[in-house]
Amino acid sequence: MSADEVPADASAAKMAASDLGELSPDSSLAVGNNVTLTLQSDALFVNDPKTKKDVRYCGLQVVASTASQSIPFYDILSAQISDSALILKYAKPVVKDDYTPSTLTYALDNGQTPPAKAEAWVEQLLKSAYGQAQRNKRLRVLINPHGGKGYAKDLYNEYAAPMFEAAGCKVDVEVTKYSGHATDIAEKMDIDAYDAILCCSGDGLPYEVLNGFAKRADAAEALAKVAIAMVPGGSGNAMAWNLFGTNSVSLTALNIIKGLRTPLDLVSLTQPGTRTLSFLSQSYGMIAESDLGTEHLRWMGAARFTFGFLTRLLRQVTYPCDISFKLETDSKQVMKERYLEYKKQKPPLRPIGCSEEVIGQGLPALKYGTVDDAVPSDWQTISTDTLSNFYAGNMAIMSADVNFFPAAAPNDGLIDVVMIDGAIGRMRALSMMTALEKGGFFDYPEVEVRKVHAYRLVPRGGKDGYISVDGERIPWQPFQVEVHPGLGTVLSKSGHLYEAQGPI
Ligand SMILES: Nc1ncnc2c1ncn2[C@@H]1O[C@H](COP(=O)(O)OP(=O)(O)OP(=O)(O)O)[C@@H](O)[C@H]1O
Repeated sequence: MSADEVPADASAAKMAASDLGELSPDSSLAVGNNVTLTLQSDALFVNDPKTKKDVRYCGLQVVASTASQSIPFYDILSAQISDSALILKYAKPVVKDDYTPSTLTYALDNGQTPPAKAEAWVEQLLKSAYGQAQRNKRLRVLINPHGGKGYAKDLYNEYAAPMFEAAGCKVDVEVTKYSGHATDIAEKMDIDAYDAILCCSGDGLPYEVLNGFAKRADAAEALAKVAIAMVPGGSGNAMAWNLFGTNSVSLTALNIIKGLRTPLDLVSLTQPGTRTLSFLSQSYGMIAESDLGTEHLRWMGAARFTFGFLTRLLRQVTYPCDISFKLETDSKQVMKERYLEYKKQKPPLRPIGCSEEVIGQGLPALKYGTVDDAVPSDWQTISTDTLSNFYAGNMAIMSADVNFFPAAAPNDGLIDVVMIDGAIGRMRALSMMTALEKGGFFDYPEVEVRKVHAYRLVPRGGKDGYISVDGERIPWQPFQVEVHPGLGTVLSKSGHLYEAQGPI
């Protein structure tokens, strides 16, 4: 559908009628065919009187327009003047959460509109369209050919690539050739050549990219300079849900184009002889097993996780372990209050490039040592034989509709830990599952929540089992985790919050 065929937007037309008189002359630009483009408070209004026509509707005289339209600034991708023409590109909504780039071209009459005025107007439009977001981002795109049942590449080419092109982004695309390829690419990439690395995949590729950066001598610089973002192309896509609130490829592309450089807490996880970075979660118990122990049920799609979870729930499987914490708080009330405070303050965005002090810096030193050291004396230790779930989260949403850690914030410098005892009974556990989707999970008294700076988990009993880090399996060995506030950089919609309902 072309712009000329866009049906009249009654509310936009009404807004235009009342707003036009109040606007400063500079906010309007007259272009060819008597069209006027006006910068309103949150949208560009295209007024095209030529195509207005009077029609009768149920006996009433009404004005219909086929071209006048209001385009939210957020949807404007680019604007430029070339050969006495103004070319506007914007993301046009197609169906719910799906967008496609569309172009409007207008002649500019130099006599009527001096070129300097037109240039100034374009700059004003772009300022409104981008705000604090970086324009013309340079993007390194990695596509997992197996992601999303093998459709990730097609999804990217059809729904994301045209948006980046319309927004004037510089894009280099590579399809990963083997497991671990994204780690190798991130380890060697030129971090001055790109503003962001996009993973068209599930959560596995961002995890690999992080750990590729972690291997570099200038790890901290790479993590500050190159933002990581996801184009949803896997089955879980938690990163996209948390930072953009969507699983739509085209809307994610728009959110990346308009994305704000946001500092993200990362954690270091040590096991004997290794140190890895994690951005999403660590789990032990029923959730880890339901995710990793059901690979043979992949044919079931997303239902395999629920199936795995329910069968273990019915068998009342428990997971003995010792857990030690460097605790910040275990009060849900305090968490709610702190979340509201955090929400009010908007901390600074990460600068383009990076700040002086991280240049050439490697990973930060571990404050609490590794899993091989003695547990620090000010940590609390719990020994349990009846645990059903241990889940530590850095982001709020773990998969669509599952806001497991509502109090989590991107840069609060803390890890959210949820523990559920297996002694609570099947019915109660089932009702909690429902509350996870419908809300109220956080407030269940049986849901123990802690905010911690660091923790250690030592599995007991059993020769082998599942521990999941960002959805990937790690060896069945004790592990220790500590948070590094704001070590990573991501692109997000809000600049400081996850796209999740807080713990209210
Ligand atoms: N070319 C490849 N061949 C084999 N494995 C790959 C390749 N590219 C990436 N991988 C692996 O695929 C794994 C899963 O990646 P992804 O990020 O898509 O997560 P996912 O959520 O598991 O997605 P999905 O469930 O749709 O596969 C990663 O661990 C990565 O190492």
